[in-house]
Amino acid sequence: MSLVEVRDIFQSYGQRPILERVNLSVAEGEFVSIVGASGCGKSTFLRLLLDQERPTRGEITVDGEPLKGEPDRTRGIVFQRYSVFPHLTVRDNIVAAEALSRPLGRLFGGVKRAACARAEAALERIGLAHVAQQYPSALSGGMQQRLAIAQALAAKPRILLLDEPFGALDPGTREQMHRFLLDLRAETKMTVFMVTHDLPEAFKLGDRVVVFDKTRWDPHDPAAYGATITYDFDARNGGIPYQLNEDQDGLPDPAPHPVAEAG
Ligand SMILES: Nc1ncnc2c1ncn2[C@@H]1O[C@H](COP(=O)(O)OP(=O)(O)OP(=O)(O)O)[C@@H](O)[C@H]1O
Repeated sequence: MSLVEVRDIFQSYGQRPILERVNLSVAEGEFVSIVGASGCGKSTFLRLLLDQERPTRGEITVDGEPLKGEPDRTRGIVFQRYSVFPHLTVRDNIVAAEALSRPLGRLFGGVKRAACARAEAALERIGLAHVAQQYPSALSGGMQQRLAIAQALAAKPRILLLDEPFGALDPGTREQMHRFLLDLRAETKMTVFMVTHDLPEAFKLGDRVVVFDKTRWDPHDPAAYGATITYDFDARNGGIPYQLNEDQDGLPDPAPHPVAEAG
């Protein structure tokens, strides 16, 4: 059974359609990369999954239950622009994220000491151990983004939403963060949705790569139609469109789509 079901979602702002007829079924533990042209509605889709916005039409369910329109600790998010607590040290930012994921929002005694040790280990893994006692304002933008990612992961959300999380990082740091994310994901089995403009990254990290695009286009009014999911690639199987993997006809699989080859 799938964990997240997106059924016939439409989203418009005023008269302007952004998304139309979006359907997606995601199993627990899957990593879904989301790609598509700038402005096609990828971040909008994440906001709908986060329940920050209600769709104009359609329904999203998690574990068969419709989203409730209120904050839910099972879903964490990292935006392209980092967001950390400026008044807490780097280490306490991570400890606080774990605390906030608990029912009381606080940690005590041995539990807190264990959380501090986990935070130290996480900082070591992402190369921020040497700034553990500093405040975020003393860090570069890339370092703050690394902290924001570590913070979201510390809460061990059941569903992690990432909106271009690695966009601002240099290639070496990006590689390091990829490993950190994949390791943690293997440990926690969390389900991930990640928006990226980087196709190799989408195929490297994702189990699936879904493409948002418009299927209808009015040259006189480019904003007339919304985008939908036009491709669903199995990134673990050479980038073959997902639905084609289920064919039982014994024929060789068709050649991968050029988008997959670029990855
Ligand atoms: N709250 C809002 N009110 C009105 N229009 C909005 C709102 N949020 C997004 N939009 C518009 O919806 C469209 C899709 O925006 P969105 O940020 O989802 O695209 P995107 O695919 O994530 O783009 P990018 O890749 O550039 O980040 C854009 O034209 C944007 O201006």
